[in-house]
Amino acid sequence: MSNVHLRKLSITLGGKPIIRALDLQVEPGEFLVLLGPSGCGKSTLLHAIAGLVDACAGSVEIGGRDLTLADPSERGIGMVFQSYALYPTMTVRDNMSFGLKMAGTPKAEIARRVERAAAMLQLDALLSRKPAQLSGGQRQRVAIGRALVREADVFLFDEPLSNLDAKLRAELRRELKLLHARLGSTMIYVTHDQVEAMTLASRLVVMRGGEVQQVGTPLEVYARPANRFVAGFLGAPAMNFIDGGVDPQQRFVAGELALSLADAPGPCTATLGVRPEHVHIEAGAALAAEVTVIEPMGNHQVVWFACGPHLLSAIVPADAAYAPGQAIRFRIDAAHVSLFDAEGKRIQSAGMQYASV
Ligand SMILES: Nc1ncnc2c1ncn2[C@@H]1O[C@H](COP(=O)(O)OP(=O)(O)OP(=O)(O)O)[C@@H](O)[C@H]1O
Repeated sequence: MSNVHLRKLSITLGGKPIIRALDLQVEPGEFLVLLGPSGCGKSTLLHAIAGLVDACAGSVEIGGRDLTLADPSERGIGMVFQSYALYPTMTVRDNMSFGLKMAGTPKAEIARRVERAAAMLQLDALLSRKPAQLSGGQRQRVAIGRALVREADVFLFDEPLSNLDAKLRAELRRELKLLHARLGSTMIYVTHDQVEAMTLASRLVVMRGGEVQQVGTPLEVYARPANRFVAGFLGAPAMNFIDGGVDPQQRFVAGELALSLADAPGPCTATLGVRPEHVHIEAGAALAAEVTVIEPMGNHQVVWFACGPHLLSAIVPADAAYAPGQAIRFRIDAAHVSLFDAEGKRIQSAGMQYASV
C-alpha cells in the first residue's frame, strides 16, 4: 500500500495547458475515483501518475518518493486501460505472464502470481484459452489480471469497464470492489460514469477543465456539492435549479415560489438546488403546479411538473397515479437544499444545510 501525492502538478500537451497546478493526496489503500466530463484531463492525470506523460511543473510522489522524473517501470504501479489490448495469439496464461517474463521474473514466481490473480478473477478455468475464445467481460478480467500479477502498490484504472454492456459493467464493478477489499491496494480509477464513481469510490474527485472542483466521499459530494457544476454533474435525474434570491426574512424567493430557511445567509441573489428525491408531491402542500411528463423507471417514477416558469422533477413511488395536465401541490424539503451564489459557488451558512422552519 502506498500513498500518492501530487503537488502543484501542471501538464501541457501540444502547447495547451491540460492540468493546472493540481494538488491531490491519495491515502494508502484508498479507492479514489476521478470523475468528470470528457476532455477534463482525467486520463492525462492518470498517465502523469504512471509516468506516461511528463509534468511541466510540480511533482508526483508515490510511497513517499519523488518519482516525477522516474520511468513508468520504476513507479511500482499496475495499470488497466479501457481497451484490453491482449495479445491475440497468446493464451490467457501467457498474456498474464508476458510482462513478468520480460522483466526477468523467475518461472516459479510467475506461475504463483498468475495462479493467484486467476483465482481472484475467476479465470482459473480459462488459462489455456486464447482471447478470441473469451467474452468481453472475461477479456477485461484478463487485462485486470495482467495488472494484478505485478503485485503493485498502486493500481491505475482508465475507464476499464466502458467497452462492456451494462449488465457486465455492473458485475465487474462489484468484482472490482471485492478485489479492492481483498488486496487493500491503493487504487485510482478514472470514469465519466457517475454510478461507477458513486459505488466504487472511498473518495471522489470531480474535475472540470483540468482543475479539481471538489474532493469528498461520494455522499458528501452528492449531498453538499461545492458548486453548481458538481451539483448538476452528479445525480440522475439531475438536481433541480431555481434562480431567485434570499430575502431579509430568510426566505428563498423566486416569483410565486417561496421557501423559509432557518439558517440562510443574508439577502442575496441565489440559485436554489434541490434533488428530485427531496421534492414531495402532497395534497395540501403550499405550492401549486401542473404535471407535464411522467417517466416510469420500474422501481419508481419521475414526475416532471411546471410551477410558473420552473420545470421541476420529483421522485414518486412506482404505483402512484399521475397524469399529464393534472394539478398537483408540492413542497421542497428545505433541510436538503443547496444554495449557490451568482458565480455558482455553494453558499455555506452556519449549519452547512438550510433547515426548514
Ligand atoms: N497528446 C496530446 N496533445 C494535445 N492535446 C491532448 C493530447 N492528449 C490529450 N489532449 C487533450 O487534453 C484534454 C484532456 O484529455 P484527457 O484524455 O485527459 O481527458 P479525459 O477527461 O480523460 O476525457 P475522456 O473521458 O474523453 O477520455 C483534451 O482536451 C484532449 O484533447
